[in-house]
Amino acid sequence: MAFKVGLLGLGTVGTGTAQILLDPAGRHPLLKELEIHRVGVRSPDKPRAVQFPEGVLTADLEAIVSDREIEIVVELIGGLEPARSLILQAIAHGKHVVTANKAVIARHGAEIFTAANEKGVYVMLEASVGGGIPVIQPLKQSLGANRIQSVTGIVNGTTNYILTRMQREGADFGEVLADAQQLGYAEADPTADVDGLDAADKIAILASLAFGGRIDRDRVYAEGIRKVSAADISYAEKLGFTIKLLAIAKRERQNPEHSEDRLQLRVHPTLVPKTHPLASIDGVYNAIFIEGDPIGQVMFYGPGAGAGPTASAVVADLLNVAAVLKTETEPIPHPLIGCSHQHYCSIASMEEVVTRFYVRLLTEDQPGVIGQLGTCFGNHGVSLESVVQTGMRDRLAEIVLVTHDVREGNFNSALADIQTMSAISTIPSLLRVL
Ligand SMILES: NC(=O)C1=CN([C@@H]2O[C@H](COP(=O)(O)OP(=O)(O)OC[C@H]3O[C@@H](n4cnc5c(N)ncnc54)[C@H](OP(=O)(O)O)[C@@H]3O)[C@@H](O)[C@H]2O)C=CC1
Ligand SMILES: N[C@@H](CC=O)C(=O)O
Ligand code: NA
Repeated sequence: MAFKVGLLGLGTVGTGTAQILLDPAGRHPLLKELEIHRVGVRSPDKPRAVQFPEGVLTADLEAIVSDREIEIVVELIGGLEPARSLILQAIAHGKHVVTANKAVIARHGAEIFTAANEKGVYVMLEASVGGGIPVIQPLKQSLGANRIQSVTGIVNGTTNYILTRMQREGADFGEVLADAQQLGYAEADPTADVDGLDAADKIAILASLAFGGRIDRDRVYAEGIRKVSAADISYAEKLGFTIKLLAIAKRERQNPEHSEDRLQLRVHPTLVPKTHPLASIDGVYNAIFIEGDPIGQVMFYGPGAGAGPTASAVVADLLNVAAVLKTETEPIPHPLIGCSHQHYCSIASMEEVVTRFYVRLLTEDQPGVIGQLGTCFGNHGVSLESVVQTGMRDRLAEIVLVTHDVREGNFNSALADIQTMSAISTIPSLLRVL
């Protein structure tokens, strides 16, 4: 007996998913038991790369999520609404759900998983983070024996593609973004990619799995790549770093005043030492670097976006659900497949984060400026790792400095004082260093 699947969305990922399901030869045998029953789109008359029998394609998505014959609904339309409502309706009708939609899971995961657990259905989301890279199931299953300390990822293919091309070719930001959209990596509205919001959704999901609690998405700090300049890419290179948009979730060491560990959750462009495994992840590739006890360090690497890779993860989830449907008689959430966290993780403020900083300043070219900078940083407990006057720009001296680890709050106080110094013209760049 085949498991009937309702597909919502036949765009980049939906088309890739349909292509795999319609061509099961040589893949897992269970694939032959998955049948696309109906496909929901916005414009049924649009030309499509895959063809279906008459009546399969429809613009009535509510009819799909309530179709009695459908057991699994695959949500690949993206965005918050109507995706959220359709997922909840599918669950209410007793359907299992597979989704690639990190935005809806990061923001409405609590509501969705509560409904799914009450109804005894699964909501699977492997494609939502790292595209084709298996990382959700490994966090749920293969790494379950570990106490996770940190998850650090390059989880947005579009921005990694843009930064890589800017670095290799000195290419212009806008031109490379247009290519990323053409290639199907960027979201329909690329703001979410470029401003770090997509990566923030993804790290919220990973943190929830890694640290076993719900995450308030609004507490994830997000800073995108719009301000990363060719000058900074070049200086970083000379200092032995590559600039990457990192998404970081880190357990802070237990503070005796707090009963539970707190999490740092942040997304920002970061200078990554070239010796770090994440520094060599280029183009649309993603990687998720996880530190845990007792495993130590492990990195998951692969294509983070695009039709085929993302569909590979969607179909893996479909196989997981089909396997459970074949073997389970009771609708009990499988402890290694379902998600049943109840409490919210405690999240540290950015002021408390301890990190290194890279700063580029334009100053008057006069004696004593570097000394004044050193004194001002020193007054706030900020120790400098390196200070270089790189040359002149617009008749001003350009100074690049890197700090040692410092509490972000202290660094900000030092910077506020520095901005009042008469010799300082502007601070064009301020980036964190891994
Ligand atoms: N693209 C990628 O590389 C990756 C995407 N994802 C996620 O996968 C999901 C799908 O992305 P992607 O395939 O790129 O998106 P696309 O924009 O390519 O496709 C969206 C599909 O959904 C349909 N659709 C959109 N809104 C509605 C609506 N209101 N009613 C009915 N149908 C609708 C569209 O119909 P029509 O065809 O008629 O316009 C289209 O078929 C998103 O959540 C995205 O974040 C995750 C990882 C990678
Ligand atoms: N727009 C996203 C697609 C996958 O989630 C990205 O660029 O990574
Ligand atoms: Na994945």
